[in-house]
Parts: sequence; structure tokens; C-alpha cells
Amino acid sequence: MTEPVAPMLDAVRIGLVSISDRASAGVYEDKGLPSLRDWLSRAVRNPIAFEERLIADDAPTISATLRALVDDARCDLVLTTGGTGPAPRDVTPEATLAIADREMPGFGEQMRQISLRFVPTAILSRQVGVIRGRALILNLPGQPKAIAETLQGLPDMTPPVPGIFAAVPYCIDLIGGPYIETDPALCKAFRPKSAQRAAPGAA
Ligand SMILES: Nc1ncnc2c1ncn2[C@@H]1O[C@H](COP(=O)(O)OP(=O)(O)OP(=O)(O)O)[C@@H](O)[C@H]1O
Ligand SMILES: Nc1nc2c(c(=O)[nH]1)N[C@H]1C(S)=C(S)[C@@H](COP(=O)(O)O)O[C@H]1N2
Repeated sequence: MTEPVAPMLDAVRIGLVSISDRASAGVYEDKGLPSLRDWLSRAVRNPIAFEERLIADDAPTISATLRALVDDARCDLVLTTGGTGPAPRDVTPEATLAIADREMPGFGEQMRQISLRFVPTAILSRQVGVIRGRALILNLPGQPKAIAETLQGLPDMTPPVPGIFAAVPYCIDLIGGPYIETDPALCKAFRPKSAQRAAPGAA
């Protein structure tokens, strides 16, 4: 007799890119990669393979890193942190757009809305979200604490402010990637009913 096999969660490959002149040169400890890894490990229920890179604020290096993470390492999702402000060395949005197939303006718009609840200087942030092939690439601000703030939003406010990650699983479904499930205590992913799969183990 064969045992019923519980449906498994899809494996997800996620690229994490910390973009910082000083952290990449060892002037200060990088807190970008640990903050990204920590939040995603808690919020995403699928098995995750992380691909991590710590690089300087240099446009050709940023573009080449993003291209390699999507085309060679086959990441489904890539998150960057740093280099989105107005200083001359802040070039992450331009380097991301340079390798994009399509722009997804809603992610940058929502991030700035969320961040304005924390700091008035959120208006200075130029983050973009783009699609390259079958991957979604999102820029997050450089302040390590801003990573959880923008991904998670303000779920306890009335009305709640959804973080940007709530829209990530459905976006990845639509571009042909793995089915991502989240821990609703940290991030309630939204999908239309017709796109929802039964939970693993459910009858
Ligand atoms: N990877 C990082 N690790 C720790 N702290 C960071 C990191 N990136 C940024 N920060 C902090 O957040 C602030 C704003 O980030 P931003 O991306 O604007 O950096 P920056 O001032 O251009 O400097 P740098 O690129 O050298 O990190 C930084 O001044 C620093 O205090
Ligand atoms: N949630 C959140 N967003 C934030 C901030 C923050 O502290 N929290 N800092 C802002 C600041 S001061 C700047 S200049 C812009 C761009 O940041 P970056 O250059 O660090 O990427 O992000 C903004 N977004």
C-alpha cells in the first residue's frame, strides 16, 4: 500500500544584495544581508536557498550582480538594500532599471507611503521594482531597520498598512515562479480566491 504524500512547499531561490560603499570596504559591519535574511526566514514558509552579495555603490557592478543572480543563479526574487537616496553615489535605481524588462511602479510607491509613517525623509527614496525574465527585483532603503518596516508595513494600525511583501507571492505566481506561502502573523500575502492553492496537508 502506498502512503499518501503530503504536498510539499515549492523551493524558492532568493538573491540578497547589500549595496554599501562602507560596509563592502569593511568600514562598518554589514547589517543589510542579516536583516534581509532574518525577516525572510521568519516570514516565508517555503524552503529558501539564499544567494548573498555585498557590493559597493557602483552602477556597472550592481547591474552585473543583478543580471547574474537572475540569469545564472536562477533567483525567483532579488531584494537589494542601499543606494536609493539622492547622493551622487546612490545609483541603485538606475542600475536596476538598466537590466529590467518591465517596471512595477507600485512597489516603490507603496514603500514610500509606508516609510513616510516612520521618517519625513522617505520622500528622498527612489526605490524601484522591476521584472527581469521570471524574477522580481525590488530595491529597499539602506537603513537596516527600514528593511522590516517596508516589507512588513504597519499591520497593527487602524486601518492596517500592508507591507510590500503582501503582494510579492502573487506577483511571482503571475510571472511563472514558485508558489510562496507566508506566516500570516508577519505578512498576510494576498491572492485572489481563484489563485489560492489548498494548504499543504489539507484534505
Ligand atoms: N549595509 C549596511 N550595514 C549597516 N548600516 C548600513 C548599511 N547600509 C546603510 N547603512 C546605514 O544606513 C544609512 C543610509 O544608507 P545609505 O544607503 O544612504 O548609505 P550611504 O550613506 O550612502 O553610505 P554607504 O553606501 O557607505 O553605506 C547609512 O549612512 C548607514 O548608517
Ligand atoms: N522605512 C524607512 N524608510 C526609509 C528610511 C527609514 O529610516 N525607514 N530612511 C529614508 C532615508 S533617510 C533615505 S535618504 C532614503 C534612501 O535611502 P538609502 O540611500 O539608504 O537607500 O530612504 C528612506 N526610507
